Amino acid sequence: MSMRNTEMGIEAATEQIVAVYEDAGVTHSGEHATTVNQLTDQLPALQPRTLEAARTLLSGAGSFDVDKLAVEEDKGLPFGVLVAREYSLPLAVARWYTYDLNADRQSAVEIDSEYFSGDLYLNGIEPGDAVTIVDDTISTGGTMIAMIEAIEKAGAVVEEAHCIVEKTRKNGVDRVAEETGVDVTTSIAIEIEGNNVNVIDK
Ligand SMILES: O=P(O)(O)OC[C@H]1O[C@H](OP(=O)(O)OP(=O)(O)O)[C@H](O)[C@@H]1O
Repeated sequence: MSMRNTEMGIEAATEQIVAVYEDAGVTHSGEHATTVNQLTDQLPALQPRTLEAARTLLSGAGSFDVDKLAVEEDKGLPFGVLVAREYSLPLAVARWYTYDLNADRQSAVEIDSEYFSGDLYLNGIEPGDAVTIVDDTISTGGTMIAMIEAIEKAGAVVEEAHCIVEKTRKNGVDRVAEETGVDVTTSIAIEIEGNNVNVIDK
């Protein structure tokens, strides 16, 4: 049976996401250990209460007084969609592949993140746009730096950047601030230790 959502406060939203990470699994592949959970991997299936918690935390993180919202595929995209709907903002998406149709208008940059290295292609940002970036997670900060570079390369300005979760070991928030001058907000901090996910008090 489906039920319509009601508003959730920041505290309840934080508790919901913390509970997700306390239940999260950890998977190891090669040199990497990563958490697998309902928020970022839909495993188990993303529950409406978690989606609403994510929306609450992201949309409460800034003013969103900008021209456009930008998000990188694919884990941040469901949350970007909700925030774009909430603030009635056009949504630009950065992808790992190019569309030949408007290659002259896309902004291509190199990306080096915790799990992916290659190129990132951003469409839909025009010179002069004021932009807010949203994503699910920040770890090394590589994705956020690539997003900021792509937006600036398109002649636009990054006003705000918000992630729901920060993986603290790689100090991504500090790295982004040092390399770009953009302060990324986060609502929950986690650390992966062995087969556990530890939630850290912020
Ligand atoms: O700070 P970073 O080291 O860049 O890590 C953060 C990125 O990692 C996750 O994406 P992932 O690579 O797992 O997949 P996605 O890009 O498809 O969402 C997450 O969605 C961020 O985009």
